Amino acid sequence: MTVKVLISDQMDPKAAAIFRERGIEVDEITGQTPEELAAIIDQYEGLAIRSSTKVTAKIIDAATNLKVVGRAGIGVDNVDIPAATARGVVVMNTPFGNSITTAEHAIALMFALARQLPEADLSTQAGKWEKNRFMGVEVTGKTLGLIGAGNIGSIVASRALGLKMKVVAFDPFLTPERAVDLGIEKVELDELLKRADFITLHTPLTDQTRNILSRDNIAKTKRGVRIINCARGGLIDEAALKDALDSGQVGGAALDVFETEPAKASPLFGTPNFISTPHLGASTSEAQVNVAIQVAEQMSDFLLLGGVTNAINMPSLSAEEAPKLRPYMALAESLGKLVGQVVGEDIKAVAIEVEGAAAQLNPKPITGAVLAGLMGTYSDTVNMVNAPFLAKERGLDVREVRHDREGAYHTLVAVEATTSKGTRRVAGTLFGNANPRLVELFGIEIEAELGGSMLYIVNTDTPGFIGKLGTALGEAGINIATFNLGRRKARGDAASLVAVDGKIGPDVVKTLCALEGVRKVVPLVI
Ligand SMILES: NC(=O)c1ccc[n+]([C@@H]2O[C@H](COP(=O)([O-])OP(=O)(O)OC[C@H]3O[C@@H](n4cnc5c(N)ncnc54)[C@H](O)[C@@H]3O)[C@@H](O)[C@H]2O)c1
Ligand SMILES: O=C(O)[C@H](O)COP(=O)(O)O
Repeated sequence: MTVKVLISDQMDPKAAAIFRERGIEVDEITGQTPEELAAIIDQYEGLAIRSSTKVTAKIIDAATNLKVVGRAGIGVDNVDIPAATARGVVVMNTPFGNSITTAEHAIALMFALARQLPEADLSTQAGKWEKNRFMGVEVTGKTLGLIGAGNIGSIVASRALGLKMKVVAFDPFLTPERAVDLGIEKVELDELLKRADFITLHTPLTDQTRNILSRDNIAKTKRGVRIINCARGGLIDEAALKDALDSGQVGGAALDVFETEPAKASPLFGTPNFISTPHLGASTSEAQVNVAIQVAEQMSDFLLLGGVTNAINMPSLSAEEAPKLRPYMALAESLGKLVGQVVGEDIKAVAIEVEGAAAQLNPKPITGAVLAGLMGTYSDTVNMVNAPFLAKERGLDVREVRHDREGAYHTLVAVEATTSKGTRRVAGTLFGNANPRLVELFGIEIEAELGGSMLYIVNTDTPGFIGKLGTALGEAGINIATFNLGRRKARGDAASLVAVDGKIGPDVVKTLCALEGVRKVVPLVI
């Protein structure tokens, strides 16, 4: 039977050519409304997109034959990943194909701001020849503040250093060693805001990065700073940016991305020293050829051979290993997420230990799954394939330890993270060789399922604590799904892992922190 793929966004013709060469039928239909797409999507096994098509839960629901969504580009925030995962649809991207191009766009916008190129062009073509109106600034010797020093940020840094700029970077996951390798200075955000003449953003949009250039943070910048955003809308408070441009606090701003796209209207439009482009960061022929070829090859491999590359929601696996390793990888990824979210940014080394039956398996997918869970705390573009590379690039010391002995459990996967303060360890097993269970939580024995919205609470073991906790959650309208408790000794340290329905907001965390004996509350999404 013929396999069918739909290309629903503008894509280099090489993508369709590759699908056809490999015997896959292709339709190219761009610019559809969600309703139009929903009406035809059930015909296709593959959907190839860029950022315009919104692959919502509704589209996934209608896509009864869909096996893979391929994103010819980096960001997958236009795909409902949980909905795709729940339906068993693999989502893959091309994490490096357009990085250079996007970094070059950021540099282009920096120069456009420094020399007011768009306004000077308009004025000149209007016959005004306003030679004295457009006084620019040199970039040589100026300080560039990078917010996010991943793939694109580090390419921007290398170009800026070539322009003889000084580069300072705020990125919680940038190690001092990596910063030295890049030739840049790692700083805290406030320091960057104080020192930068130009600020450029290169982070994904996450709960931590949303509004990272908030009104308060914009107020902390050097007067006259110039700001560039080629990452994601939502990283900057656009209303605050407009006010700061009007007051002169910000001397210029160039946005390629907007909170709402397509951005057909914005209070920023028409503001002097404001430049915009319509999400063109990845739009060069070179990048588009790269991502089109890569996405078509990856999707064809998956649809025809079952090979998985650059999947966001599935580990890379060969067909033979897959059934045995799948539950281990679910366990390993959950342990990685737990460590990443509880231990946080200061992790220098991670050891992945396998014991008993787990020691007989290929350790790479297990390590990959731990790292994907861990690194996923900091970036939304991490997957099984790129997580080990990202970890290495950031200088994270990753160790695999294999114990052939069988301990208290017939099979065990443990993750030990080393920070500047010491080591923290979690471990889990499989019940019935299939169902992941947490059995050790930072030195405390426990037995818990991991998944969904959870709360990690550390407190001093006192009578009546569980009742107070339940009441506080109940009063906040939070329904408890499961409750697991462990303690070191009576009246000593205790830890709870509570699975709840719905998301935990900062107000609930504050209320729980105020309960007697509570020392730590971390909301988790596992
Ligand atoms: N404008 C465009 O057309 C275009 C093109 C390509 C990529 N992008 C976007 O650019 C962004 C960066 O892409 P990338 O490939 O460099 O991603 P990446 O994952 O390689 O790098 C992201 C970096 O952000 C850092 N980070 C995470 N949380 C942070 C925080 N709270 N504060 C500071 N830094 C934080 C991470 O540690 C990581 O180093 C993505 O959002 C991507 O979708 C836009
Ligand atoms: O994340 C990306 O790769 C960019 O935002 C590019 O988006 P585009 O493919 O729609 O240009």
